[in-house]
Amino acid sequence: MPSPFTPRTARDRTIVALDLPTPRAASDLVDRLGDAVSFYKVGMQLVFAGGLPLVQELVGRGKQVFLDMKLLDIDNTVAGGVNSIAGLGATFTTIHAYPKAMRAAVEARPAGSVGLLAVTVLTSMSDSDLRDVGYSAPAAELVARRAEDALAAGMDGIVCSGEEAAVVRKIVGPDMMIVTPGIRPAGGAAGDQRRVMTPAAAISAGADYLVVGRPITAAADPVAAANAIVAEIEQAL
Ligand SMILES: O=c1ccn([C@@H]2O[C@H](COP(=O)(O)O)[C@@H](O)[C@H]2O)c(=O)[nH]1
Repeated sequence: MPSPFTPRTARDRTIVALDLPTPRAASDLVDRLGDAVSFYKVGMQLVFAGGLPLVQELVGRGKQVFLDMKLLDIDNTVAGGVNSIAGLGATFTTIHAYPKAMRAAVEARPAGSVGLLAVTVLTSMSDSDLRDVGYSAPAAELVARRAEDALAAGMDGIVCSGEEAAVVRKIVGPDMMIVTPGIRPAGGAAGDQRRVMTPAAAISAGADYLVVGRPITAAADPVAAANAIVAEIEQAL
């Protein structure tokens, strides 16, 4: 069955990460972006600064919200977290791709509520960063294994870099969503990201959604930056 989370337009595929210090700063940026963007990611910086009510506010304004909580805990706690998140109206939330945590999340999630995405390997991690924390496999191999686990657990989608999107697509088939951070327009500064791709390349590799933070939020003209990314996605489709 096709996923209820399938995006309809290039604009719907662009998720702007609201990694900003205050709810007011986030709200101002949403106002400024207007109809250029319809999907926002709210993560730890904003939530810990009192931004959780913004989730329902944005949903009330007709926006979609990805509440990026990257849950990982004992099964009972993950289940409780997912149950609480389910009432907020977000389209997606994230669970680290550990089989027990993912199974607990899938079991706890009320039918028809929030979509569950598996965070495979953070896009800020290189192969050498992984070796530092005891993994000898390259990132691509670990992402593939975790994508298989996410499929088996019944998750709705995978968070991975553009570099792994094509392989992940082969593993999970057409109906699981692939959500790709580490997006940088050609020539853009990678910053702390290690596995990066341009919007066009990530879409061509099979990503359904692109998560874009600083290339839009730190741009001199965020509306122009967002429009350029949406246009690049449109061309790649
Ligand atoms: O593997 C991951 C998972 C999540 N993220 C999040 O995406 C944005 C990216 O922001 P940029 O400013 O475009 O780098 C950010 O909120 C991360 O928490 C990720 O980058 N990688």
